[in-house]
Amino acid sequence: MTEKGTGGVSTPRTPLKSILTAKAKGIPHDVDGTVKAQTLEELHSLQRKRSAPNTPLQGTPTAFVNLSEDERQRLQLQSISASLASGTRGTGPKVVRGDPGGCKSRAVTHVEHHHVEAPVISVSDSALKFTHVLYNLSPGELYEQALKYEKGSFLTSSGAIATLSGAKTGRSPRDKRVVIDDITQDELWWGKGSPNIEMDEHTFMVNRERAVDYLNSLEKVFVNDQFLNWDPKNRIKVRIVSCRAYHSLFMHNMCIRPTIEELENFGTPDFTIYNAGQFPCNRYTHYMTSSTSIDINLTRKEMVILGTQYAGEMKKGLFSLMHYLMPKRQILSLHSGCNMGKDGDVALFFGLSGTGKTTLSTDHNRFLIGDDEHCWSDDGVSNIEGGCYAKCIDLSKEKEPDIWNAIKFGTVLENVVFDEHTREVDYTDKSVTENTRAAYPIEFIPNAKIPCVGPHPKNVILLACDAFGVLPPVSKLSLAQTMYHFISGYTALVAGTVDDIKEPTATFSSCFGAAFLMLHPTKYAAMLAEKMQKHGATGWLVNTGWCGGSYGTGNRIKLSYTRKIIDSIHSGNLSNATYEKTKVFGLEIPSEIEGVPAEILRPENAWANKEAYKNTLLKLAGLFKNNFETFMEYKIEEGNKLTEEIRAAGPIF
Ligand SMILES: Nc1ncnc2c1ncn2[C@@H]1O[C@H](COP(=O)(O)OP(=O)(O)OP(=O)(O)O)[C@@H](O)[C@H]1O
Ligand SMILES: O=C([O-])CC(=O)C(=O)O
Ligand SMILES: [Ca+2]
Ligand SMILES: [Mn+2]
Repeated sequence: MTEKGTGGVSTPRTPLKSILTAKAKGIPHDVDGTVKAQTLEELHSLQRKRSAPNTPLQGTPTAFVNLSEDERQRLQLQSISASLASGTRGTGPKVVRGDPGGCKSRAVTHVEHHHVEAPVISVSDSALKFTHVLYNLSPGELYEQALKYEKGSFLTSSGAIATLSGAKTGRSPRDKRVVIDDITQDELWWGKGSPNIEMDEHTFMVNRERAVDYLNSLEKVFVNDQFLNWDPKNRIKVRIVSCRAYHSLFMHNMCIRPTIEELENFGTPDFTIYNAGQFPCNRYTHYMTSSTSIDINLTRKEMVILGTQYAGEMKKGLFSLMHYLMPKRQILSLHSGCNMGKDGDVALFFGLSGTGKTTLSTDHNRFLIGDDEHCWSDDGVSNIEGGCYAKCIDLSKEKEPDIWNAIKFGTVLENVVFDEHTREVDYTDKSVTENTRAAYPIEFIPNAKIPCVGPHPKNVILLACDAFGVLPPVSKLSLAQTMYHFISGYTALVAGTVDDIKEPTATFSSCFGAAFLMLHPTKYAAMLAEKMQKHGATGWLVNTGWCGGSYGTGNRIKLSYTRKIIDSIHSGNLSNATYEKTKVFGLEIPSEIEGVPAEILRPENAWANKEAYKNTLLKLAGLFKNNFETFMEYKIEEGNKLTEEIRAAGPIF
């Protein structure tokens, strides 16, 4: 008998011989060098080494040392069952570890949760089944789950896994609801301009029950226990319960990954997400205006997702949570990228979606602290996340080499198109969406700064992608101007990230992230002003959008020019340049920057039609003015001096 060897050459079949050296550890051999396994099944079981225990504890960390592995498993399952407890029945499902279709599950345990003494009226079928829990799986295990069970999951040529997020390929801010109760009523920002659309506690529970029942009806759910915030003093423990390996891997990459020891001592999470995104909300439910609902309950410390599988909802839901928790501790939460030079100079990059936070903070010559969400405390800056979420549309190896190289085994590629045979991704293809994305752990960027913390920022760079093409590529800001532009949060919304937006249009979003704010924007602005003043940070406005004309006529500023501009900010050269003040916006423009054509620095020089330039400039100034009206009645600080200065720092015409 023969079998096919490589290259199609038939080779004689030989007995299963060990090719391992005697030094190979942990694999049992017998004396003559063949593996000990008696059956192929046993051999395959040897292939996978049993991992060190990784079970979270409910109780005190001191107790676990004396626990047996079985006891740990029991406590872990109890904690997960409690998370999944139904609100009406008061009990959690029967949970068991492992894949129902995979290897034999260990320790079949029936766990009941006893915190509510609800009378058992009847037993439904769901009470008779087990829910299998896939707990903190590794990327390899999650790949297998996705490839085996999730339609639309494929290996690409770089090793990244491609997946589809379903009908939604961006966030759905209109479907976000926040529970209003005695506490949040007074604390949060509600009403005009606020992203927080209210929902009552009862309706939240209706949606929570819908999500929990859906999750419990499944054969298996994924549970991730992870952290937010690299500042050890202000670390938040989060649990994410989801139904797709895609969601579990996405959060594995995006949140901070616990070590085995940290996981053993995890205890009770500070916040839990129930992601039942495959299942719609019930439109007969009060407050529902579509089949999608993203509900945050700060008092219960829970978030429910129904009717959208876009993973960014989880990331940004947690960011909203941090925008609530951190300011309570006098820590400023920021929608910004952050990096650090070799001399320890830190820069923040604020900007709305698509303005360049990820692209510009990922800089081969600097240490990456994070690309999207940070905290600024009295100790300095810290990244909230453990990963990056880069836009992939038109990604090129030459222009963004570090992001390109981060797209490898472990990375989740959302909604990209690839060649069905070669599995090469075509980053120019927008067939599924413009908002194609890659989610990867921050260590995939070679010069990431781990732990992701740094000293107080030296430069605060406000990014705007100006579709009108009238803002200068760079200008130096006074503190009042920085605050004015921070509160305004101007950009041209780039297609795709938020549903239904197809072309760039001017938009204002305070603090460059109004969609994620929990408190009034002036609260964050006041903290930023105080911190910038205290630590002597300089503000800059960088237009990463159009020049030489508006969208349609002009062109987007070359990324290589923007990088030169940013380099000159970091090096300190730009602080020493000579400046000229522009009309209307009163922005200080440098006369020259090494490597950047001088004519693009002054927008009016770059426009062929001067009349059109002037009209467009006034039009944009008018939009700024209108937008700022809303903030006129708010004070930024006690005494009001800065408030007055900020008002005066806007366009004058
Ligand atoms: N001059 C430029 N400066 C910065 N980015 C540019 C420029 N020209 C083109 N781009 C492109 O614009 C996009 C900027 O997206 P990026 O991922 O950095 O946005 P972001 O601010 O991180 O948004 P989000 O908060 O949604 O993650 C990238 O696709 C980048 O290639
Ligand atoms: O949330 C998303 O989908 C992407 C993102 O970072 C943002 O919009 O700021
Ligand atoms: Ca980003
Ligand atoms: Mn973002």
